[in-house]
Amino acid sequence: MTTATVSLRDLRMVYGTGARRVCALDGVTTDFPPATFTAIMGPSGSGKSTLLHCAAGLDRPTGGRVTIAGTDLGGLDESSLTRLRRDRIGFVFQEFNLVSSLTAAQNVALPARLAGRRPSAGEVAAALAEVGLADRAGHRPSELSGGQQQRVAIARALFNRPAVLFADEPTGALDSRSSRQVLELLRTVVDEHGQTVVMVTHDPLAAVTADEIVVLADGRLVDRLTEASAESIISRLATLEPTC
Ligand SMILES: Nc1ncnc2c1ncn2[C@@H]1O[C@H](COP(=O)(O)OP(=O)(O)OP(=O)(O)O)[C@@H](O)[C@H]1O
Repeated sequence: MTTATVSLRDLRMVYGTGARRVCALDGVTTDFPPATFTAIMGPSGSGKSTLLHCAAGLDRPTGGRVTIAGTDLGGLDESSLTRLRRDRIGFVFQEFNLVSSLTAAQNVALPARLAGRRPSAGEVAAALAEVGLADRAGHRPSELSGGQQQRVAIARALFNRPAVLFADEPTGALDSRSSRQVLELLRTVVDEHGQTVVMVTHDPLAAVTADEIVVLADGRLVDRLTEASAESIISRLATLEPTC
């Protein structure tokens, strides 16, 4: 049996108390195996971002267990969790989150430098070449298109060769051409480098790039779709939207 890169068991997340209590995750159990690409979909408020943040160790769930590459995150203190996030997990956000005063190369090298490593110029150049931006190393984010900024963010997230890359709406701020490039890049990460990608998206055209689509509704996992067409995804999601 292959150990899942990410394993979620009965994951629960409750925010607030009393009248303000929200159950964002209500017992989600699933595995993300090595070298797979999973899309997380579901209506607004269904718990997609909460799931991603808990799975990536950015938030602590109120119940259940998250295991990454065999390590139970619940058993880690803050500094061990920070180290695991740095070494084993990459995260990409909708809004890129690059440091505006740094060049593309400096942004890519930043997490490694913060971890006390001094990556060589050659290593950084190779990381940028992998995302098709070898000629943009000296450019600052404001001098790059949205799609290029997201590819720099992906190069940065992959720089430490994490076991898993989590992406929260990575194409949400991009036009269709840039979206396609980013999705192709994520596919390459899985198919050629054997890493695991978990991506939250609202876009059925983005979701069809994944091997499997996990559908959430009201904090629960309600469906898994494989080889689904964009049309069938839209139909499935329509059944979950509030009708009032
Ligand atoms: N920090 C928080 N405090 C209180 N409630 C929260 C918090 N974060 C999320 N929630 C609630 O938890 C539920 C799930 O939110 P989450 O952001 O995970 O949903 P989502 O599926 O990612 O939504 P969207 O597609 O709109 O981004 C929502 O009802 C939301 O209001």
